[in-house]
Amino acid sequence: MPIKPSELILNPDGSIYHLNLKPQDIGNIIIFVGDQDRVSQVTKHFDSIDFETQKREFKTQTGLFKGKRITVISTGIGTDNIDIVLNELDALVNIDFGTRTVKKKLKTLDIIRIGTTGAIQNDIPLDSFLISTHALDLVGMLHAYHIETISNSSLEDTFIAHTNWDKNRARPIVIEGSNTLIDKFKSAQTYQGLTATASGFYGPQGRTLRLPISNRSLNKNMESFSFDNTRITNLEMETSGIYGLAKLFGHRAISLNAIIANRPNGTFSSNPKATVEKLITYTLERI
Ligand SMILES: O=P(O)(O)O[C@H]1O[C@H](CO)[C@@H](O)[C@H]1O
Ligand SMILES: O=c1cc[nH]c(=O)[nH]1
Repeated sequence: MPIKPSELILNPDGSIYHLNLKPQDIGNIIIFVGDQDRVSQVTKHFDSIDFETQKREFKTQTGLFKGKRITVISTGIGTDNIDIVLNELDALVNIDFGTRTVKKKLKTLDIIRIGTTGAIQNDIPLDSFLISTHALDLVGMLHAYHIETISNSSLEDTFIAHTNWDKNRARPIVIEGSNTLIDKFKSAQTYQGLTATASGFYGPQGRTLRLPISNRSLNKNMESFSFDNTRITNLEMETSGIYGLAKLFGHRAISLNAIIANRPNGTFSSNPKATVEKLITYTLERI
């Protein structure tokens, strides 16, 4: 049965609804950045750029870097955007837009996030790099899908008990990144750990400007949590969506993060852009 026009939405030029992309516009290696200005910060290192487009916060450039065709896409902020980007990217490679049916031979993409994040451990310094071995979803978007095969219930149950997790909030989900990609990108320069993905930047990450938050001990309890020698290292807003949907679709994903805030120390990088620039170079050198 063809997928209905209300579900697989194509623009008049045949591109997919939000990303404005056609199947030929993307490579097999996809770099995600949050900020649309970060797209050209990555592609300025490319040997050539053969395609670019933008719709809303989703800016895309595709080009050649050392003989590899790589696509860089800005995802904007949050896992709700990741739901759009991952579903549309997968459709671009695994659904035939002519017949509106799923292809027999499925393609696997390599998805690499280059993002910014706040450390929740006081020994992880500002301007360092961190690879997420796992993501801890505190958002809930992934509950729309069948997550049973990708979640880690014993780790999740231990986290729920340790943090006295509010039953009115979505059940946390822990998802692994791609070990192949983690082995490729890790080095003595990178910290590793469990990345908590929050549903917002302020209250959901324990920040208080004027509004009091409902659980003031959550960050402290996350800081002291450990399971099988794995600790929660940092907070950001996309990695769990990427790890969860990539695993469900059969793609490989890794999240590399520049530490621009240290929450227990109360500090923020004096030059986040320079740190992101270094992380971009680090990533491209290993791609
Ligand atoms: O710098 P990016 O990749 O956007 O990542 C982080 O920065 C944003 C918040 O300032 C959130 O998207 C968070 O995940
Ligand atoms: O503290 C931080 C820093 C960057 N991005 C986040 O989501 N949180």
